[in-house]
Amino acid sequence: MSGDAEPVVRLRGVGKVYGTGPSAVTALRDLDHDFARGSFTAVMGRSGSGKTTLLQCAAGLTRPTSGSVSVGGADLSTLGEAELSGMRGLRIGFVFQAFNLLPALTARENIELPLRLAGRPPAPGRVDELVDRMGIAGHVHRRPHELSGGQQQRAAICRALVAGPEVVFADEPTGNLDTGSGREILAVLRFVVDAMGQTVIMVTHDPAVASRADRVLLLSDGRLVDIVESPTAEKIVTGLEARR
Ligand SMILES: Nc1ncnc2c1ncn2[C@@H]1O[C@H](COP(=O)(O)OP(=O)(O)OP(=O)(O)O)[C@@H](O)[C@H]1O
Repeated sequence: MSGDAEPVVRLRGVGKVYGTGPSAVTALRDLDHDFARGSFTAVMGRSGSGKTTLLQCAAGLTRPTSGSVSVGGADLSTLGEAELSGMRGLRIGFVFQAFNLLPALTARENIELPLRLAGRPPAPGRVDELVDRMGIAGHVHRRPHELSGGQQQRAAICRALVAGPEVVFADEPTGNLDTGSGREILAVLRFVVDAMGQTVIMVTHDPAVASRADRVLLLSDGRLVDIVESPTAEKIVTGLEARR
């Protein structure tokens, strides 16, 4: 990883306040960070520390109140709603705790959906190669309810990757899985970074899950208070406890 390469996601002075007046809540305060291409970052912090807000601002789902966010060199504040929505469809991939696959579609149709919605039919072989690499090639003709949680999440990861995005955001991707399936999904995300060169930014509550990332950002009260490099669960717990 080269230190001076252009970051995939750049946050500068990002602040977010929900509401106005006495009921206003400051969720993020003056946050700066560069997410390097091909890196795997976990975001941790106690409940209410701003993790989801950070993810949503970085992914263009919510506009920050102050500061700037750029993804793949594009300053999101300069984009209109339609451009932002197009960017989220193709240049940003999402993986959710609850998988969020459409129940009426097969796994393959779910995976192809972002491209079809954008009017870009999937390149021949692209989906086959992806589902093969993600280990669900034999299951893609099934609907989500006919798949295990781990298989559904693999399909969701394929859907996030199908358009070749700049970055994949994952919000508690193992939160609905048992420990074994969760471990497998983390191995898949590591593969996505190490073998496919993708960038993954993941929110989690679990130090064991976060320890699979290259680094962990610790948030407290909307501030980025520490970065744990080459994390172990122990180092993360120590960092979190130091901030209580
Ligand atoms: N839409 C909203 N309107 C008002 N306040 C909000 C909104 N979304 C979040 N907040 C507040 O902003 C702060 C940060 O919330 P956020 O969801 O980003 O934290 P989090 O670290 O992801 O929490 P958790 O771990 O519980 O999911 C909290 O005080 C929360 O109550």
